[in-house]
Amino acid sequence: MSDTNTAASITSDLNGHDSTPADDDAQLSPAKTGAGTESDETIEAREQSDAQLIPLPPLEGGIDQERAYVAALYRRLDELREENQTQLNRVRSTGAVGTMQNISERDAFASMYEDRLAQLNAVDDRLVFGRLDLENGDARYIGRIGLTSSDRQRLLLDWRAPESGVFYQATAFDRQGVRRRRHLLLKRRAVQGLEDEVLDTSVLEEGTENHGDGALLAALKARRTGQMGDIVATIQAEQDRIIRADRSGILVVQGGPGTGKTAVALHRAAYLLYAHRERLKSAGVLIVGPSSTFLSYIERVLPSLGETGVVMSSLADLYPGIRGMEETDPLAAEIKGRLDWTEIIADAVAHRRRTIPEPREVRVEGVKVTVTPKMVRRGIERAKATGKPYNEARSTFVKVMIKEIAEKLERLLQKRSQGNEADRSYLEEDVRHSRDVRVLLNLCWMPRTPQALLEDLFSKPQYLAEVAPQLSPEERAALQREPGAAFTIADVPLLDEAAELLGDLDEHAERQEARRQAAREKDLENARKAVENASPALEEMGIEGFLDAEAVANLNSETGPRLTAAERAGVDRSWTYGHIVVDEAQELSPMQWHMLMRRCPLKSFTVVGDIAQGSSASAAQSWAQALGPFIDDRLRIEELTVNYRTPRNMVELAERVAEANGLQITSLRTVREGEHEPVIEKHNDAGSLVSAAVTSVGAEQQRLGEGLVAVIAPQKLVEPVREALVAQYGKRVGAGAGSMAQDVVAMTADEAKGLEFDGVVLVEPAALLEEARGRVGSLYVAMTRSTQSLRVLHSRPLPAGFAAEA
Ligand SMILES: Nc1ncnc2c1ncn2[C@@H]1O[C@H](COP(=O)(O)OP(=O)(O)OP(=O)(O)O)[C@@H](O)[C@H]1O
Repeated sequence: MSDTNTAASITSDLNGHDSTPADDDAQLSPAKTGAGTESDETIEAREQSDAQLIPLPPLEGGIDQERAYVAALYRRLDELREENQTQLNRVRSTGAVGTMQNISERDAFASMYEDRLAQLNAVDDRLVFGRLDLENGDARYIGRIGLTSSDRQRLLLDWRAPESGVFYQATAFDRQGVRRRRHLLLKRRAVQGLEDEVLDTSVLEEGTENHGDGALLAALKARRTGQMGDIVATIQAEQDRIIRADRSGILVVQGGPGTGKTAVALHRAAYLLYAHRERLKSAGVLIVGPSSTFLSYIERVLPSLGETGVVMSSLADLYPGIRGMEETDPLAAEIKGRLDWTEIIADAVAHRRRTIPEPREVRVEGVKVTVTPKMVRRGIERAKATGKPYNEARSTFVKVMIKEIAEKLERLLQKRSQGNEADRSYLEEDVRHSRDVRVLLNLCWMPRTPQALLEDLFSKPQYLAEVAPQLSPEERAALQREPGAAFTIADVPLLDEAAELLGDLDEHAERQEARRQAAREKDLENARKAVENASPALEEMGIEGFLDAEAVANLNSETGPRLTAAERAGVDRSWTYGHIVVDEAQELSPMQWHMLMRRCPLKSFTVVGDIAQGSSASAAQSWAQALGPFIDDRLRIEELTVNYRTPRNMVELAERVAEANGLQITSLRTVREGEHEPVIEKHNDAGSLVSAAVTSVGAEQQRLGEGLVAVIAPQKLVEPVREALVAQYGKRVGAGAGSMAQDVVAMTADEAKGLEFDGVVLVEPAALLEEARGRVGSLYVAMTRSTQSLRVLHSRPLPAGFAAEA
């Protein structure tokens, strides 16, 4: 073990780069504490320094030595937190005085300290989890962030640093220079155990035991809390390769249930934010999931990895200001998912622009002027030639028309007054204010919002028939609805398409945009100066790279409230992200993909899903089919094949049912055998299933001790089951997006997508299959949600594949 591995005055470096020590570290050196009476502060400082001088435990070191070392890391973490808090207080106390630039600087610093404090707080739980002993005698500790010593030696490696890769990838066959991999099992800050994997057997002779996969198994057996946790300590080699894969292009991660796709996707987002911080911090990362329940299930993973500021959105929420309701008719959902809508909506927009069939008189200040179809056509052509979206081009049309009508009016007046000149600008004003002219212009080119356009399309059969000849009369009928009906999830991409083609409704949009651009330039210039001025101080504190002009400009935007890139992205439909992660991606319709592609023109995507689990009306049959229309050669597909969630006995049953019902699946390896065999209960009376579900929840909770139990039932039984559960369990029954925080939940198979529970009570599989129009994906999803136990209740005959257990 080299001397440089001494934990002397450690400096945190969240970016994983070498950092310059803070001046304060010097005060902690025993050499500087001096003789004489020691104040409390000095004693504390000396204790900290002593702790930091503990050498790295040797290879054969035991748990006590590891504890001492980990304690030293935590003391440093606390110090850094204090330092940041002090700096933050100091910056805040300067108040909003001085020039714009001073205020910019102050705010930029304050926000940087806040970010950093949030990150230091976030990594407190299990800060360090691994140690690698290398063949060359060096040791590396791996943790949630990087920590370096005052002489710039890295003492704790960020798990995302390139050198940490071997922690996840080294095997006995391919040691990659590793002698031993040690897992430090922490509960919050306390080291509770060690798990060693010895890759170099000569070390075994030195008396160390090989504990294999203990850390992984412990993680997998743990009770579910209703919130997904990170897997940073036990990422498996096949997962690690995906997490660290190149950012460019579309990476598809295909994997059966429980193979860690969601976990991998989120860790990949954290990795990309680390490896491409500058670019991704300003452009942002978008994570798209199937529902708000799912998003609240995964929302803690990235913060626990020290990453905040990604935008999470369900497909229902991707159009700002609208929350799409469920699309209850599968036929309507399927039709609205088709790419045909790019054409239909373009035609619908064009259709709102029309000439007049014959000349038409308009009155301007009592004078009649004839407007001809030719004049209107000319106006339309000139406006179209600007290439601007519909609403924005309309202002050109209006300008051209007013000018032409005013010219005609001028000629008329000249004739009447035998040559007397009229002032053209007054005439144009008169034309603009003429009611007849306004009516005519609106008739020819009506300003339109995306919402109004869609509402017209679905409530006026004639309009839809004219612009959507590619749909059959039955298909068009399936789309009919009352004006004012709520928008659905399947409408969201159509609204987005319409918004793109219609553009901004505001006639002054152009001027506003120009003003916004000018203000942005000014903000950027201020920000550049602020960052330049701040650079020496940042360098000294080892936090370069945390701040870039773009980020500061966003914080100091004069044009609106101070929002981070993520916050601004979340409310701006036209925002383009640096990377997009899509979970449960097999369900997306072509129109939903079309909408997402627009949000990342670079096409840098991580797409995770399982074709076999598809259940939506537009679910893809293959990744090539789903993504083919949007890419050239950029599709990379990786496959995950180990189920970490569900024990072997349940996976076998689920796979048998899936295959017996014609679903093509890749058989998965499992990590655990399963302590509880699946139970199948036959009930003679369908009416007794609701009360049987309540009883089963009790039975499962008893069997498991404690934990999260879900009843997954056909749509029409979910509400009765929930009511009966509430009668029995009261507030313990969860509802809505936060439902997973409770310990009893009831939901449909579709709602259960992506989630997991300690125990599952599955009600009437035959009805679940029917509800999904015979597609077995939903049933397969439902049968693979449990980590411990599965109980199936039925009154109707079971679908094929259950038989062996019946
Ligand atoms: N390397 C790992 N270490 C510890 N736990 C893991 C690991 N990989 C996956 N898991 C756990 O396995 C469970 C399933 O993972 P995840 O939900 O990411 O799978 P999935 O492939 O998205 O599943 P599904 O398609 O069924 O929704 C989670 O509890 C996750 O934390």
